[in-house]
Amino acid sequence: MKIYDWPTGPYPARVRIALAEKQMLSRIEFVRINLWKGEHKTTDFRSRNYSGTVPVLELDDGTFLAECTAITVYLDTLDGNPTLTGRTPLEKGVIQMMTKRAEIEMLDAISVYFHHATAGLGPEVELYQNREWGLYQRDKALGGMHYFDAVLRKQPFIAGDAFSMADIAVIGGFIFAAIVDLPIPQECKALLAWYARMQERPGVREQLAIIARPI
Ligand SMILES: N[C@@H](CCC(=O)N[C@@H](CS(=O)(=O)O)C(=O)NCC(=O)O)C(=O)O
Repeated sequence: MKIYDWPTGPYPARVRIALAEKQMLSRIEFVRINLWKGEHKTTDFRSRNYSGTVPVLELDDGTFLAECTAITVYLDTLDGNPTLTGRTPLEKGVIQMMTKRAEIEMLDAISVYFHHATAGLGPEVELYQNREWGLYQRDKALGGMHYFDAVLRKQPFIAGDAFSMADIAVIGGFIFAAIVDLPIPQECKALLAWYARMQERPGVREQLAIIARPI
């Protein structure tokens, strides 16, 4: 299997962490797509993912799978032993809900701030920007951080009692927050303590170390 991505990106990190947690990294050939050069917006790349984003998983039969959540569900259930996306109908539902909420309320919001209210990937790539919308989404992300802090005051993980794809999505939010220098509010003590615990997981620690290295 191949994954098209940019190695230090927050969304690619979600899939890379899932692969590390499943001990599947060695099964993947990573193909670098240079976002800063707009390689993800070419017609050729869009033939792999209409949305023009990374990561994209290419199966050995030529099937393309985009969207971090979809890719993670596929990889997690491939071995018949889902450990990240839920075993029971309720677990699956809660993990999907909290993963989507992590995107809406934090990760995607920070991404919009990055692309609309900062230089983003540069003027050759950011062909449309709306600074007001970007700033609005930055404030939304700060609200999301407080929400997840409140969640983690009541339970050890984002979707309940076990580590899941939802935790990985919030880790992606932390990664993007660091990229745009958006600090986690210091009063979000449960969220900050959770992030410290997440970094004790080998798969998470390894991927964060890769992201910290200059490309
Ligand atoms: N909904 C998509 C979002 C993917 C996404 O936005 N990926 C970023 C990569 S990174 O910013 O995390 O490195 C991207 O392609 N951004 C390029 C662009 O938006 O122009 C998913 O879940 O996969």
